[in-house]
Amino acid sequence: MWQRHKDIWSKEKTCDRLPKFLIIGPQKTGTTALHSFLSLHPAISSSFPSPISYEEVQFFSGPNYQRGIDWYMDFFPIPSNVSTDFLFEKSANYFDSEVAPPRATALLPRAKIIAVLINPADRAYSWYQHQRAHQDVVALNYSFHEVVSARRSSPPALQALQRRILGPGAYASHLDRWLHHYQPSQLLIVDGVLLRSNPVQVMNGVQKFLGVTPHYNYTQALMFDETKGFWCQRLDGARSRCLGKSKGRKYPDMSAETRALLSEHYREQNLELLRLFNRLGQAPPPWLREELHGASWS
Ligand SMILES: Nc1ncnc2c1ncn2[C@@H]1O[C@H](COP(=O)(O)OS(=O)(=O)O)[C@@H](OP(=O)(O)O)[C@H]1O
Repeated sequence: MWQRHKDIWSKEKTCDRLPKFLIIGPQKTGTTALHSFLSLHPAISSSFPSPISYEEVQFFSGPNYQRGIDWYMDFFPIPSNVSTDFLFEKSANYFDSEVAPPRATALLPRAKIIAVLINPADRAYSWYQHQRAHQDVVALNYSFHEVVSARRSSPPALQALQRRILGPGAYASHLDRWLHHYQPSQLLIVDGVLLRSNPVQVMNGVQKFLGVTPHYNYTQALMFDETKGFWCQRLDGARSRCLGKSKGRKYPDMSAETRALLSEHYREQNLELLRLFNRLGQAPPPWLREELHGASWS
């Protein structure tokens, strides 16, 4: 912990209400599904939902940081057993934040960090659809292709939206920043595509990474909901509880032309990401290998 934190830390204060792990994002990769599946685990408890920022605490990444550690700890329940209970929070904008990694490691040096990645082109498209659903005027006025192909001569608002859409997809750069502050063994990169198609397999891997006991049987806890088209929590009988309408939206496929443009845009970053998986000794997700099919990356 930073000396500055230690100096203002009272003797009666407890660290028990601090998270053991963080889901850092990025946005639109499946972080809410991961959050909700983890919350089913008997030994894992999430932060309380924040009423001001789509339920996320967003402490390390922005102005909430100035509210202090007590404000942050109040978001967490008092664990029933400090050594076995796992508190966590997910704030999907930690991923691409410059300030979140140094701040997080200062307070939570032993925390585990989970990032969820899908193809950055799909992430960008999902985020664009999200902005449209939230009545973002620029996203409503321009097609996805127009946004991602905007140039320096384009209206500033369009360029600003383009930066917000494309920026988080520079996965390798953002992960490098986290790895500057956390050991590789503290970081788990979840394949968001696998999380969507086979959440049981992913949740088994996540439990192993966290070292949480007892092992929770997600085969029984989850079921595929044909109407929703996604995996959901299994309730009594054949009923299920799925994520809300804003998760798993229906929208047209991305055009081949836009996908090609984004493939080119993210090529260097994706190559770096492949090297990063190599360095970490982790298998890259199939979508990354397909994206870079034929590329020389060693
Ligand atoms: N089980 C399940 N149920 C619903 N949705 C699922 C699930 N697994 C993965 N996904 C994908 O999650 C995408 C939303 O990602 P996030 O939760 O990270 O979005 S957010 O940043 O918190 O808004 C969401 O993106 P869209 O399909 O674009 O809506 C889903 O594709």
